[in-house]
Amino acid sequence: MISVENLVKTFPSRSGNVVALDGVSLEVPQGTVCGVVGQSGAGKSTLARCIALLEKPDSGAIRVDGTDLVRLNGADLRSARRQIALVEQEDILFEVRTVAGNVALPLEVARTARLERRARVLDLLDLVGLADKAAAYPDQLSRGERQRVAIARALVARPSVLVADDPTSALDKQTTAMVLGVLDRVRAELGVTVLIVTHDMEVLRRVCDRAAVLEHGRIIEHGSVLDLVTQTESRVAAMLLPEVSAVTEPGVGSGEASGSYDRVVDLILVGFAAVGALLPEATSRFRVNLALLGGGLTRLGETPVARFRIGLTGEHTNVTLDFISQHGGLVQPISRRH
Ligand SMILES: Nc1ncnc2c1ncn2[C@@H]1O[C@H](COP(=O)(O)OP(=O)(O)OP(=O)(O)O)[C@@H](O)[C@H]1O
Repeated sequence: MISVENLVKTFPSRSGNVVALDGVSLEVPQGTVCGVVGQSGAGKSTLARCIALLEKPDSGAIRVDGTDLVRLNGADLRSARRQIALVEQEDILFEVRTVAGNVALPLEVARTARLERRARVLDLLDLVGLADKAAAYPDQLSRGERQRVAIARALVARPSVLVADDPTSALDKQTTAMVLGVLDRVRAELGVTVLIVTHDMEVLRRVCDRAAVLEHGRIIEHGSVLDLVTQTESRVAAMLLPEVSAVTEPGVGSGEASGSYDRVVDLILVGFAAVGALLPEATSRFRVNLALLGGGLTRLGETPVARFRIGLTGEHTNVTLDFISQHGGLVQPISRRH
């Protein structure tokens, strides 16, 4: 578990101090993945570097499994550093060492016995899908493979926290998917707590249980991704849910919100039951006609999530919408015909 409390970090500059983190508090429970998003300059990398103990905050606490790392010095600090691994955008591999040699490096530094070292390196290479590349050299690898070697190296000393600063920024879509697959396995198989700084919404969608939005050094939104997407005005919802106005079903809903329907609403549905069955059940139960005007489906982790704009006609449109709300759908009114 990572718990960040009221973290402040300023950098001196010619025009005065730059406040990179302005009282950041954040919790990432054990074994979960938290995505940190926000505009350029919001403070994301500074937060990642503070948690990875590469920057010392001016004030505040960073607790990992209960210990405040900000207060540590000397041997305690060195030992705490081994608990926290960092993967950056472009990781530097030692070109003269093989893939296995690169992954083994932290264990050599820690003087781990040769047999144990070998077993752990092979385990990690297996986890990142590169067991067959153990004897290859970094210049024989693709960018995505290099990034996976960096992840294996970061994890080989069994840290409890992995901090990844924009790990997919230099990668194409297919390679990103492979790296995300690896991060998913890291969470599932090693139980490591992961904090990922990212600009890529696919990272939030595919692997993050939680999200935090930073703006001008402050957290403006923070929580479980599935909770945030059902909150009105949520930035995370705006980033992750399908656009309602951009996608329209051909042949239906030509009069969108213009009076052709008794009610036009946006609906957010989370989970297999809601996405698959709630609308047909509600419309047949109350005998209303439903037209799909826009929106679509996405997947957050394993959970299907939909945002639809629908037009309803019939005598019982209000009761239908109440029924949908009571069964977990979030109803956001757009217009009402009167
Ligand atoms: N070492 C430093 N010295 C001076 N100012 C810094 C330093 N590191 C970061 N900053 C400043 O702190 C603020 C936050 O920077 P940071 O890199 O954390 O933002 P970010 O959200 O990661 O941005 P990006 O998405 O562009 O990487 C910015 O104003 C930046 O210029």
